[in-house]
Amino acid sequence: MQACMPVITVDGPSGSGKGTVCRLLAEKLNWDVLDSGAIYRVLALAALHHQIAFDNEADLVPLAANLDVQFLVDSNTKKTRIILEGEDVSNTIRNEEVGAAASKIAALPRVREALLRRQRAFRSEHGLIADGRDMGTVVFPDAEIKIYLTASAEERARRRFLELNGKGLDVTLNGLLEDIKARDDRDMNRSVAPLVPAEDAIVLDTTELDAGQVFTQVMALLEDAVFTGKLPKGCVRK
Ligand SMILES: Nc1ncnc2c1ncn2[C@@H]1O[C@H](COP(=O)(O)OP(=O)(O)O)[C@@H](O)[C@H]1O
Ligand SMILES: Nc1ccn([C@H]2C[C@H](O)[C@@H](COP(=O)(O)OP(=O)(O)O)O2)c(=O)n1
Repeated sequence: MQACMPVITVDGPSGSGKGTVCRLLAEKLNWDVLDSGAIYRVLALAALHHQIAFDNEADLVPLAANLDVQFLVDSNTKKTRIILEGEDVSNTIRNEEVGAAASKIAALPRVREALLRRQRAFRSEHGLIADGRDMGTVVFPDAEIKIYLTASAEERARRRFLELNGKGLDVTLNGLLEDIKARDDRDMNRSVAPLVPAEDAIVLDTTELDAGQVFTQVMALLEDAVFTGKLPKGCVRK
């Protein structure tokens, strides 16, 4: 019997709720997750460590190709620790400064190319939920299910504000809104793999939905896909 290696892609702008829904799906289905944004963030941090400018494509390409990073999943908690060059960077990569740097580096075509194989290697027979910007358009164009999450920039900034403020970080709503708009602009208007829904993606506007409602809607889409045969029944482990 042919191995079942299904992929669900979840793309969308910052704060649309990709990471949250991917985590919930992974728990429910017991599938693996590719957090592709974390790879770009780790690369940005490595560039900072090695003092390579974010537009220095010639030096960033070999750094990307040889990036010494490990994603260690705790089998009990399912939490992932991200280790860069031996150092745990799971928290450091999450700040807005690294996010902005990741978005700059991600605009370089040869850097994206250098990271393609690493991302595709996450495909597994457990099933993969791939979170990013170009998962459905470039990395896994043959994915069984493609979802594109979006929400207004104001709502996304509000969510980030609650998250970062809750962690005690000194952020303002206006500052985060500006950051989000700048990142949207860069991610949507770059020449290679811009953030755009795949032609066959299901677009879900989450502005008025809470995380539980988004999860319920996505699960309904998956059940529908099993019903119509798009997703082989045996692929969805409960
Ligand atoms: N539908 C939602 N409604 C309100 N808050 C949400 C929703 N989805 C996610 N969040 C919260 O918004 C923040 C950003 O969500 P996250 O999943 O990290 O987005 P992304 O991965 O798209 O950047 C997190 O604090 C998360 O808990
Ligand atoms: N598949 C991807 C994933 C992320 N990127 C870039 C563009 C994003 O602004 C940065 C950071 O991505 P990340 O998904 O971690 O950001 P958010 O959690 O959505 O704020 O990396 C990308 O170009 N392609």
